[in-house]
Amino acid sequence: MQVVGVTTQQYVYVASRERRFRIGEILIIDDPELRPRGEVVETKSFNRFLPLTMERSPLIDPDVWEGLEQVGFRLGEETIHLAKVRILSDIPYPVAVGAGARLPSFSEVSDLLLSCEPDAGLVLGVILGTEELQDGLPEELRERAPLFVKGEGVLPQRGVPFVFDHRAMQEYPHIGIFGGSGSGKSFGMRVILEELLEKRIPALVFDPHYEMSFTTPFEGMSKDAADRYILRTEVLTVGRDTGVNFEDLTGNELASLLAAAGGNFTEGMDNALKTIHQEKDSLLSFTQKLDDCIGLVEKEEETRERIRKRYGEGSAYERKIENMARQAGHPSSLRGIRWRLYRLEREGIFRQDISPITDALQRRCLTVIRGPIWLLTVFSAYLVRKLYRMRRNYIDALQRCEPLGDKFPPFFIVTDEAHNFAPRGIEFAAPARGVFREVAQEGRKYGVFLILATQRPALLDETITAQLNTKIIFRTVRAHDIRVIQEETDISGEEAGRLPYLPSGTAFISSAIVGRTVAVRIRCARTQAPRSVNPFTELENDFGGVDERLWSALRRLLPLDAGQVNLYLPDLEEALGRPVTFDEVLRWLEDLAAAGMLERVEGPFGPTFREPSEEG
Ligand SMILES: Nc1ncnc2c1ncn2[C@@H]1O[C@H](COP(=O)(O)OP(=O)(O)OP(=O)(O)O)[C@@H](O)[C@H]1O
Repeated sequence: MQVVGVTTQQYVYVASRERRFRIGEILIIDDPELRPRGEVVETKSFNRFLPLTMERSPLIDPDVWEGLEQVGFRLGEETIHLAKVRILSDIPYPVAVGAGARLPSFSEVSDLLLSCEPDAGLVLGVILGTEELQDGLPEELRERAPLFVKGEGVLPQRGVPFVFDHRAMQEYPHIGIFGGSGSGKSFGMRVILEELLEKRIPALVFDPHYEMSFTTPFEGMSKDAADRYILRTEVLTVGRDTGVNFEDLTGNELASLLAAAGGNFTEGMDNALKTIHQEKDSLLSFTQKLDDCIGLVEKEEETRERIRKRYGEGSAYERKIENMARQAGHPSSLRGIRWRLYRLEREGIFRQDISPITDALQRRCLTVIRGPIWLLTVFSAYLVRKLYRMRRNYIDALQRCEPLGDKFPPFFIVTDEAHNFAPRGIEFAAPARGVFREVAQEGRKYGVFLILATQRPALLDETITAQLNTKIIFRTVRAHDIRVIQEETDISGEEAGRLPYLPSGTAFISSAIVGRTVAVRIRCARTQAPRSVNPFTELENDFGGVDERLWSALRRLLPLDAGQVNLYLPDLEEALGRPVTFDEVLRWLEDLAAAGMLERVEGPFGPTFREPSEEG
């Protein structure tokens, strides 16, 4: 291997007759004075049949062609492998052309490849281009990151593990995970969460896809990890296991919850809400005031009578409601508040409180919060504000040597679909954006860190994106997203050009902690979502044919007039052991007729379904 062409302090070209280069591998340039290390960022191979007309083509810099000839390569007569190498150290002047280049031993480059020992950090995968260093690896770096290849299964680690020094997040906080659909984002997120589970770092994980559970071992992996994680994970559903304590809400918090419940939350509604809501209101007392205000405007007599029955003639309550109704403005604003409140109430959000979450975080658990995305974005605004305040109060008291309240641990906040929680652009109502921004800007002081994944970095709030000191970038196809990634990271033009073609599970990690962008194959997860069955296999297994019980129950009733289905509902319910509706039965009959299992005969009172006739 030899340096050819014109060299600069930043780049050299290295050519070889025998060796194909790999992107990402590190070479040592044997310039006797400088001996810099460099990383292969681009590779090309030319075979000896290359037509001479191609020789001066724009494929490659003309200086490099001349350089090749000068050091004895015979263009068009032999195979030449060429690598563009980025110099990784500051050198006072360019390296000498003609200098040799060689592969390093692991100890010569370990400082470039490892930011900390595997036990001290998060082992996320294998650094691409380090496969040939495998043999020189010390024992503690082996078998840390098995890889998964579709069709081949779990394979042993090949290369140097990528270890993320999470302790350095105190200085360089927050992680962004970007990548298009199927690029390996969720898989990568799972690997990070498993590492947090190993270290028992408390984390709050919003799980809109209901996929973050860690109790099912990945096929081909030992079940030890899944067994370990059971006691370290708490999975809670908003509205069932956790929710908002209404009495705790400030007027502003309630306003942002209602705003997020849907529709356009107007200024009029905000005013009306703040007129009616009082500190320590319960859901009951608040709804009663709201209904009475609406009643006074729309059905005055009836409402007054109701209030008097409750509180007597000329009560203070009646006067209060009169005042409120006057100040609250148009009743449509009050109605707007009411339907939003009902929507949230129907989801059960006010039925529970956040104590299961605070308890789990105190126990250093990975705390997964499930729910539909709209509800999670509403709930997260309230929850993150609360938890962040608890942590901040604790740390502030500690620093000011004041009496300590409840101890509250540092923690991570993790979510997929982050652009829904904190969208870019103020035209989108986003109750959680404010508090996510606050954590992005100041969380590091209190040990609160974000891990935000999104398919659309271009749609994520730019203040937050700018604070993500580590970005893990999977395959990305949209030009707009690539542009944002380029603006927000130090990935080179060559790397950006490769983004649309990255295989699933391979990512560029651009991190202030590592100091340079590294291509990493994310390791195989130890666990998987419990039901990640291929949907087509599922279709065959679970939806293969007609339900046998249904078929035999229906058969007994043939021929069946569509108009008489109601008569047979009790028989069908008994046979199936569950309630069935008229429409459902009609749909089955139509489906069975379409599948050729029944014959559909049109009659004056609608169709009749019967066994297919012999001749049919
Ligand atoms: N590190 C990896 N090693 C091997 N295979 C991987 C890896 N990451 C992802 N894959 C493969 O790619 C598939 C898609 O990955 P994943 O579900 O993480 O995509 P995604 O980016 O989260 O997509 P979406 O946003 O649509 O959910 C996985 O089911 C797996 O087969």
